[in-house]
Amino acid sequence: MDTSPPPEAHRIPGPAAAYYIPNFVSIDEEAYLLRKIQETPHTKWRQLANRRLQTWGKLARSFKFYVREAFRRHHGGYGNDRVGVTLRPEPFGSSLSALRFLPNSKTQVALEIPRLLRDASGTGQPEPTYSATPGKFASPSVPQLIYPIHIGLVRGHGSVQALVAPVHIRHFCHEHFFTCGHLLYAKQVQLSLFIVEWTWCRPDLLTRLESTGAFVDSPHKRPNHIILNEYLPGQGIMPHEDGPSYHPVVATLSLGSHAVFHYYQYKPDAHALEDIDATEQSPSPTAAATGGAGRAINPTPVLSVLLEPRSLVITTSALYTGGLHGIDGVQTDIFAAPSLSSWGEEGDKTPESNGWVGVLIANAHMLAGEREREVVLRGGTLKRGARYSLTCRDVGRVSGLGPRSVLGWSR
Ligand SMILES: O=C(O)CCC(=O)C(=O)O
Ligand SMILES: [Fe+2]
Repeated sequence: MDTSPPPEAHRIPGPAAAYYIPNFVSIDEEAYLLRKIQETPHTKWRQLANRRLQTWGKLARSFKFYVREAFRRHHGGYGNDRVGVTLRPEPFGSSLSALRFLPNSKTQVALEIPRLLRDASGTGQPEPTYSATPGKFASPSVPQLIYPIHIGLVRGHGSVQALVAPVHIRHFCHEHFFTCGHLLYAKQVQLSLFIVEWTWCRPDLLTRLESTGAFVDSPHKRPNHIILNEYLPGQGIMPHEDGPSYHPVVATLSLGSHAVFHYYQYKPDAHALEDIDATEQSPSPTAAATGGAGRAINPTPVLSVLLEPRSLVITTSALYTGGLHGIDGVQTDIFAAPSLSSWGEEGDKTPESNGWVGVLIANAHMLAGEREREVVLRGGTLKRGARYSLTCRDVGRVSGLGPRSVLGWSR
């Protein structure tokens, strides 16, 4: 895809590179995404003290789980084999064709799977050699989107262990496959990518995110990891860092309601206690996990942006790696008048020194909503509703694992 860095028109005036794109998804698309989120089974959510979340992508564990899910759904149970699922070929073959994430009946891989499974069923037939031909998987008739099936097969003890994972078609070419005894696997472990299908179906958010250019320097050129957070009115997320394992670009899509997103810096005195208690955190994004524990945080944000519903904010570089971010847990956001942004002008840039008390919204002039603009520029309040955010990242290294890790062997 021909991408260049996000256009300057979207750049938020401030101390470091951040971009704001209002109406990144349409009202209809937002309604669709919210409906899909509401339909998510309760068990997929992880409840934290002040919000709940789901994580999609990256983890090999995810697709192992998915196989189990698929099998359980269709056959009422699954084996307890810690390697993954030990399945009989036939039932698994039939459950595969019923999997919701098959893109459509035209995909050749979907047609191919039962045959592979049948051949591998251990019925005394000659050992099959598995290979993939270039045309088979890189068919020009298949859209260059995410191609969601990969099958790895291991034969042993008269059964087939199989795993299914969504992969990106660009990594799904014949040169990434090779045979190794009884084992077929992909050299590229991008196949551990596991992002629920509705983020790349309608709308195709991943391709749209790629086309912003924000991920042009990231390892996979597009996000492969998404955290879905739900915040009810009054809920927020304490200032935190997201951790070192991500490429330092984060794109956050807001749905359902607005939020005021603050970026913070540590105080220069690195040994003082934290001013802000950052204990309520999700497992991955914690100050403690990233070496930030014990450092004092300057409670005055270096940058605050209003995230309208349907908007995308892209955070890069120093804002991301050197600082923290958070959202206050309030029912209503209060904007003092006037809250004109002074970023980008010469002179003192702190709100206090301008005799102004309140939140300085750096993207005031970029807001699309009339009401939001009015309130931010003239003062007023915005009541929070339920907000859903998709925090999209490219996690650097998901490749380089051997077949044992591909198949979830972790003895
Ligand atoms: O909900 C948001 O916009 C922020 C979420 C976040 O910072 C995180 O999940 O690490
Ligand atoms: Fe975060």
